[in-house]
Amino acid sequence: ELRLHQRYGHIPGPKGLPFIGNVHQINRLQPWISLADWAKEYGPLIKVNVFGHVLIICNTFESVKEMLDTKGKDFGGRERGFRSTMVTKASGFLRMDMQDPHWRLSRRLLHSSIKAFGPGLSRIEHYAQQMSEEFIQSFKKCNSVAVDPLSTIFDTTLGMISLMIYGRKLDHDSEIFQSIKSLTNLTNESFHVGKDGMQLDRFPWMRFFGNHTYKILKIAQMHSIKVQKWYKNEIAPLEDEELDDSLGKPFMKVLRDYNSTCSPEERIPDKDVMGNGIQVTFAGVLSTATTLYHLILTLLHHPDKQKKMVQEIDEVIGSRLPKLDDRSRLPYVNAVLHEIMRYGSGSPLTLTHRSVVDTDILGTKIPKDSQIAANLYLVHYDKKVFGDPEVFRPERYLDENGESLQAEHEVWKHTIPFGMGPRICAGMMFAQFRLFLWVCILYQRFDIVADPNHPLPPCDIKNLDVNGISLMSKSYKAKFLSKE
Ligand code: HEM
Repeated sequence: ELRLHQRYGHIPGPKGLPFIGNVHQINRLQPWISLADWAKEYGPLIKVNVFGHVLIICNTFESVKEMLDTKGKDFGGRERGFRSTMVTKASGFLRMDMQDPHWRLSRRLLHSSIKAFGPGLSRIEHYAQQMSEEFIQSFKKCNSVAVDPLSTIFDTTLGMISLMIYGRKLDHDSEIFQSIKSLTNLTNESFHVGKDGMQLDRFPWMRFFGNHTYKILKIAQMHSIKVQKWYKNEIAPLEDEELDDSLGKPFMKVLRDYNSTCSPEERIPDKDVMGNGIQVTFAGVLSTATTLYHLILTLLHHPDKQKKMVQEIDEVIGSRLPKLDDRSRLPYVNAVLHEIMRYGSGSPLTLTHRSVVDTDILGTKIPKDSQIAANLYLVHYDKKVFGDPEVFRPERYLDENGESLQAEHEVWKHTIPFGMGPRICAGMMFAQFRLFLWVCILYQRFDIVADPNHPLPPCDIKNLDVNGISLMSKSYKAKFLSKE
């Protein structure tokens, strides 16, 4: 307690109880709401104590920018709690400090893997075609019956990521696909704020006393070993021409090719190669799938916005497949995509960073080795910038002629769903490509309508649930009526 007081006594925050700190005061179903209330009371920088672990949170654009961007290097470390160590042995670049040379290298190799499918027009069309086929097949089957689209969205998103990482199109019923899926879901669940995972990070010995998260992590670990074995025995030995390169060169292949040409001291250790694959799957599936799921629900609540978006898609694209360079001709679709990421703020907090030196934010001292995160939700809900942040209004990104506002406009600057600075989301470009193509194809092919027999849950952020590291809307059903 004395040590914590010496390090963090000068940072404001709610007063907690001995031993557990503020745990009992955090709304476990909507932790970002408790944080917002405390931000109102204590200001731009607050501290929260979770079982003796202090987490500092930046609540305003200025403090977030300083933490993530201007002083991004000072805050470029990551925490390594028991949970993250258990599944991937803390390897992989999501968990590495920025100062680790393999962090920059792994990010660069991921980008070169993603870029391989970026500029090639034929690849993109192929990619769009594959996506649309999966959706069309799945939704056409239940034409006039209302369905919950979550599993189709999740499986398609996971299938695409697996293809991009491993170079294999996996049958959704196959054992390995199910293992990758369980590994992703269970790892996510272990980070649920409402469950007992936080205690495990602080007191790893709790695993001997029936800790539920530990049980989940044991199963996740089993799936992780299965995936690693599958990769080692069935994928790694394959020649280039035996891999599916329809999404460009698979990330794992890019990593291995690098290793086979560099000097031994520059090699990325095998555990990090595998950790990178598993972590990018995890990071790439959940946020994208939950964003798409929330977008469909939100548009069902706003049929006028849906109609406007569909009209633009029909006018500009018609019935051909969408291409990435259509984006500049579809300002309304772009505005809808940015607005859903602001309005839903699927990742309300960034991942936790660690200060690697003694530093400060807006003049407040932050000691070396502090845990710190940025509250993106509060940036997205700043009334001074957005006026009516609780309203879903894509028009806020458009001028009076319906064209996109200039890039320097305040609303763009304050829309940061992927974070900012050196540790900005490594898959941002991939996520944006995918969301754009997917939305165009889906609304081009289907009339998505509500069913009076299945009332929709609300879509505002106060009614979203925590789903591990991201937010997700409650389940709903809708009709996907084929236009063909
Ligand atoms: C709507 C979709 C997505 C959203 C909203 C999102 C958001 C974020 C956020 C907020 C962070 C944390 C940044 C920080 O800690 O400061 C992050 C990190 C990351 N994301 Fe994403 N993400 C999305 C999709 C993806 C996809 C598709 C991939 C992979 C292809 C991906 C890979 C990563 C990785 C690897 C990191 C860790 C980067 C690092 O530690 O250096 N994300 N993402």
